[in-house]
Amino acid sequence: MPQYPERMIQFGEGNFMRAFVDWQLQQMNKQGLFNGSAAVIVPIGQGLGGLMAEQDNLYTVLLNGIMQEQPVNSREIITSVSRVINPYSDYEAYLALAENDELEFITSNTTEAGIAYQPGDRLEDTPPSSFPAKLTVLLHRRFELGKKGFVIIPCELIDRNGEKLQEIVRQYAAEWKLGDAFLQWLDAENTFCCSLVDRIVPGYPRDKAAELEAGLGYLDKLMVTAEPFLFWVIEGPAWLSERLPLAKAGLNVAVTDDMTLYRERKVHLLNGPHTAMVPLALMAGLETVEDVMNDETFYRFVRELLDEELIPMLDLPQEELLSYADAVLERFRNPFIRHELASISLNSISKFRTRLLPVLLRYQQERGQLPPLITLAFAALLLSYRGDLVKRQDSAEVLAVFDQAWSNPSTFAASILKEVSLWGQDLSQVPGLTEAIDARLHQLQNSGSRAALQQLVRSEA
Ligand SMILES: NC(=O)c1ccc[n+]([C@@H]2O[C@H](COP(=O)([O-])OP(=O)(O)OC[C@H]3O[C@@H](n4cnc5c(N)ncnc54)[C@H](O)[C@@H]3O)[C@@H](O)[C@H]2O)c1
Ligand SMILES: O=P(O)(O)OC[C@@H](O)[C@@H](O)[C@H](O)[C@H](O)CO
Repeated sequence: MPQYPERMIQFGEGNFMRAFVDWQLQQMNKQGLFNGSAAVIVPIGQGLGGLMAEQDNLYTVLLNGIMQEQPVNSREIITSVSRVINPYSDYEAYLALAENDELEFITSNTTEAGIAYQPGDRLEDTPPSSFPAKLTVLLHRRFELGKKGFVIIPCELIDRNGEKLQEIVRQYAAEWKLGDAFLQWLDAENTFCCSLVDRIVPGYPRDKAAELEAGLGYLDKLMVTAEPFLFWVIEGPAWLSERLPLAKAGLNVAVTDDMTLYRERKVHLLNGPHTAMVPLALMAGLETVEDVMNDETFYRFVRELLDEELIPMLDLPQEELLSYADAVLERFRNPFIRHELASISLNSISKFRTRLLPVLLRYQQERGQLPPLITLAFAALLLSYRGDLVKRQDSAEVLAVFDQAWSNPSTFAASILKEVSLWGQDLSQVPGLTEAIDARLHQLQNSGSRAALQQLVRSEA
């Protein structure tokens, strides 16, 4: 297997990073355009470091789907991860990365929860708990050694991820009194880029693992399935395309000076329908995104949600949005990957807040009425957080707020909509929302989600 010098530090060893960033490094390496590997950091104590080491840091990416009307069914052993470092068990190896002049890039995906300030983290901790605090320690060591900085490209699906990360690093620098010279070096020598990632990565193919391993001829506990499509928008300087020649390698990567519109398009038109379909479909006994697409009523729901409620609320050329939506539906229909609705349901409250709530509010303000499909999906989400119809997966704090509100079903809608901690504002102030949610909750409980949808969506004929 080829070996490459370490040129990237990557926080996060999860499915997404292995099938997205490391897969792309491999494509550049194969074409002789990068000649580099990633040293991967396990961001929290537990992780896949042990498994990766057992497999010599090799694993298979299986791409399945249709690209440019051609079926893709590829298997590739990824050789672009040099090693996985667990800073909890080998802090010295982690800090020593600061000494390596060949390291130029830092990437991360630590989930939406990872780019967060953690009070109590200290410079002396080995390591501090949060990802930004770990990064601050590493950057400070690099500064002390008088070395050049990094290009830092977080991939977390939060708005303005690069700026947020830089802000928290600065916050730790101030709190830990790392001095003005470090702050100047941080801003002048490092480039924090915001980025938006897009590739559906269902992960380990649990249902087909044995069959696949028989075909591959080896065991692989870290196989990861993904769709062939990918898109990475990086908001950064034009020279980045030369130093990280992803587009040159034929990858669908754009370096731009403003990624706002790309982000809005993806978050509202791809992640939005995902989050809207999950509670309704799980309540109807469906299991995967493909099940939703193959079910006439649910398909109509997704199509009309896109055409009538999401697309009209975006300030982008409508034709372009329609063709983007068509491509999204094609990707959802991918018969070769099994994308579990339950996996999308994780932390659905914060997802609803980012992906659908802004559209609901805008629709209400512009049209003086509520968008019927988003409102129904919202009611289904709130009902699913009662915990008896669908398995809930969210933080203990969020679940406690729901348990309290559901303890009195007759006031549930009003009390949950008032929860500023969940929605960032008091939603009981939105005209008609409490009554609409109340009515939909009754309908969903009395007739089920399928009947509720059938009443709202048009039939194919
Ligand atoms: N899977 C997809 O289709 C897909 C597509 C685009 C973006 N994403 C994003 O990637 C993220 C990870 O997805 P995945 O499929 O790789 O999941 P995963 O469970 O395989 O990996 C999660 C990673 O995040 C780290 N992590 C978890 N909680 C953390 C915390 N509080 N602080 C720091 N690190 C933490 C874990 O150590 C692990 O490295 C998701 O949150 C999602 O926003 C996923
Ligand atoms: O990854 P999550 O859990 O934040 O969200 C679930 C899906 O909406 C998401 O993974 C999409 O498939 C992905 O964002 C496509 O690029």
